[in-house]
This record gives sequence, C-alpha cells and structure tokens, in this order.
Amino acid sequence: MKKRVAIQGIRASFHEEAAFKFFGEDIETIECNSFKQTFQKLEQQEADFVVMAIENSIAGSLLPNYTLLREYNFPVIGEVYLPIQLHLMALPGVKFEDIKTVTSHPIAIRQCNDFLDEFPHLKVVESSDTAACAKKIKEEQLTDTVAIANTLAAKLYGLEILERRIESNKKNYTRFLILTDKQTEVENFNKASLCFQVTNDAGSLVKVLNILAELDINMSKVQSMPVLGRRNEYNFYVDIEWNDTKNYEDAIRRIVKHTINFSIMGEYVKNDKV
Ligand SMILES: O=C(O)C(=O)Cc1ccccc1
Repeated sequence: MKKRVAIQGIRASFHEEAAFKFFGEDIETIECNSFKQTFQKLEQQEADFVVMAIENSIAGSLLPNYTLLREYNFPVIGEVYLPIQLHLMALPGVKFEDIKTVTSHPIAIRQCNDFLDEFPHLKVVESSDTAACAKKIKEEQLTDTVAIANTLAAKLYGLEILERRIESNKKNYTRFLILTDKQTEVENFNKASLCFQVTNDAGSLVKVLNILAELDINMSKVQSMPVLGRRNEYNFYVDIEWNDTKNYEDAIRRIVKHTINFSIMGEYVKNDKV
C-alpha cells in the first residue's frame, strides 16, 4: 500500500514537493485545509505521515506549528529542506499585458517582492496555498489572473510559465518536518529536536548550553515561544546535532536535571542539503 502523507494544501503545493523529495513520488497525498487537520488525520489513522513546514529562510519560523508539535506529541522522524523556486503562470495563450491579478501563498508573495514592485498596477491576492491558486485559474478559466507557484503546479493544472524564477533571493529554502503516529526507531540518527522550559532566573538557559558545548554538540536552531498564561516563561525548542551518540545520551541525562517539562520531540537523520 502507498504511504499516505497528509499535507496542508493541495497536490502540487510546496508541501507535496517536499513530500516527494523525502518519500519519492509513489505516495498518496492527503490534502488538508489546515496544519491542525494534518495532525487529526494522523490521529484518526487516515494518514501515515505528516509533512509540515517549520521554517522559511525569509519569513522565519512558523510559530503555530511549534505549538502543534508540542500539543500532539507525534514524533518527528525526519526533515527535508526544499529550495523555493517560484514561477509566474497563467492559462496558455494569456499575455503578461492581460494580467490584472497575482495570486499566491503569503510566503511565496513575500519572496517575490522585487519582481512585484516592478509592476505596481497588479493586484496581489493572498491564498491558502500556491497550487490552489493555479487550480483555480484552470477551473475558472481566469484569463486576467496569474499564480506564483512551482513547476509541479504548472504541469498538473495545465498552466504556462510566463516568467521563471521570480523569487528575489535565489537561495531561499523552507525546512519541513516529517512526523508519524507510530513510535518509529530511526536508525543511525544524528539529530534531535528537543523542547523544554527553564526556570526564570540567572543563568538557567546557559547551564543547558554549557552542557551542549562541553559535549561537542552543535545547536543548529533555537526557538522560544511564550508559555500561555505565564509571563516571562518560555518553551525552548532546540535542534541539536552530534557525531558521537554517547555524547548525545550524556547530554540528555544532564539536561533533564536542569529543565522543566523536557521532551524529545524526535530523533532523526540530519538531512539539510537544499
Ligand atoms: O503554498 C504552498 O505551496 C505551500 O505548500 C506553503 C508554502 C508556500 C511557500 C513556501 C513554502 C511553503
């Protein structure tokens, strides 16, 4: 049976592209209206995996997704980095001069600011995902509208690319996490995502950082989010990577003693090539 992979958005979105990059293209994509719904699909066993964006090199972290990770507690079993290459696409035959409206996902729009600034007469309309914009143009035969989306979307919805690679920063990427509902042993893992709180007093976070430094463990990311209802208290989400598993195990044993509500959200193989 094909792996069922839940994504926020529809087929040919960047989430599906990320899923293809991680699993290959022989998967069943489960289209969802929200990130929360992807987790519900896992919970109801209507999906085997979730692929969820967690950070974009231009827009930054997707903070609500950190909260979902904590609330649902599904293990992270992998990651994938995807370059976000954006193209302007329209129904075949439509000319650039005919266009009045540009539609896309807000992250994609932000990444094309330089291009869009050159054409201030265009009305920019935000939507839930890039592929949905392409699909709408096709279904409603919109001849005055273009979508900013990827090549998968152009192919699947039969649109023509008018302008390639209109993203301002050619090195922009999005990092996606892969989650599942089953406790899966990932072999040879060398990266982990942790979550914890520290006490609100001098040096509490640095104690944790010192443990990592002493054991030669690299912190590749740190993100904090307020703990609801507790002023000046934060959940810290920390990604770490190491060469020696024994050092990782030592670090965990020691960090637990200096933190509150410590959890390992996932252990997986580092996969940060764009
Ligand atoms: O709209 C999409 O295609 C998505 O999957 C969301 C998104 C948009 C832009 C960059 C990364 C993810």
